[in-house]
Amino acid sequence: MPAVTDNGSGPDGSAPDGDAGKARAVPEAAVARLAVYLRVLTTMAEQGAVTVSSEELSAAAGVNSAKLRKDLSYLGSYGVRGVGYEVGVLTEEIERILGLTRQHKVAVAGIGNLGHALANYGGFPGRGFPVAALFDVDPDLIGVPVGGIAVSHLDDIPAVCAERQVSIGVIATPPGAAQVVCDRLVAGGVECILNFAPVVLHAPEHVQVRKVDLAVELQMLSFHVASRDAGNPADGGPVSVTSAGTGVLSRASSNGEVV
Ligand SMILES: NC(=O)c1ccc[n+]([C@@H]2O[C@H](COP(=O)([O-])OP(=O)(O)OC[C@H]3O[C@@H](n4cnc5c(N)ncnc54)[C@H](O)[C@@H]3O)[C@@H](O)[C@H]2O)c1
Repeated sequence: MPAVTDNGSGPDGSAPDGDAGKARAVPEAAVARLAVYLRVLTTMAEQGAVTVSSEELSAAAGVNSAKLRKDLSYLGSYGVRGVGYEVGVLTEEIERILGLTRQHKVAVAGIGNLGHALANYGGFPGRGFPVAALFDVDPDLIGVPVGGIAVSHLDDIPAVCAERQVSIGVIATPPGAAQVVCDRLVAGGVECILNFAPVVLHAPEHVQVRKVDLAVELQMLSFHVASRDAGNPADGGPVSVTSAGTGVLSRASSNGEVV
């Protein structure tokens, strides 16, 4: 699987150069767009599409077609002139590169407002992320099913996560509780943590931690409204964050196209 670079810039900025099959680093911004293409392709397949042109796919994904072709070149996928891409093949290639050929079981810790919403959201299992465990400390919640899964106690995080082979932990506790929850998730063998609590977490190097902060997204929007009102749009157009709180910046054209 190609490596992912974390700075949004790939090892080369060139057009597809015929090196299909070679391992290439994938910029993180491209990874975020691949996830968008996958969602669009899944919808197209449900509607019976067999092939898709790069123009159709780029329009549906809100990405300019040159950027789309560049992104798909990381897969070694260049399409067929006059035909485009096979929806099924492209879907499989993107799933492979995103590591979605296996399911990633998810645990949510902190079953308050946010945790309830996440646990009840029906869209995760179909995308390869079944919710397998829920945790809280509130005695009124322990044992109560939320979204079909009984809430377990914080103390049971390591045992339950290990037993259910949870690979992703989502932290939706108050900030003061988040580090303890993180430590227990790590003790339970969790490989990735998505942190909604407004606090910096410390985890071993082998554990991927991503922070989601919707307030940062709002501040980004506020910045651009302020820049526009001052008649000083940043460097040719608004900058948008392509995935919540990742810090992956990309430009949006006036029609909202992610470039
Ligand atoms: N990142 C974002 O964009 C964003 C948006 C909304 C909320 N948040 C954050 O998400 C967190 C949850 O917000 P909320 O509105 O759902 O809060 P909430 O108060 O409704 O829920 C918090 C839950 O965590 C539980 N809890 C407390 N200590 C715990 C512990 N040690 N282990 C397990 N569970 C514990 C509580 O019993 C409660 O059920 C907060 O940190 C909040 O700041 C982030």
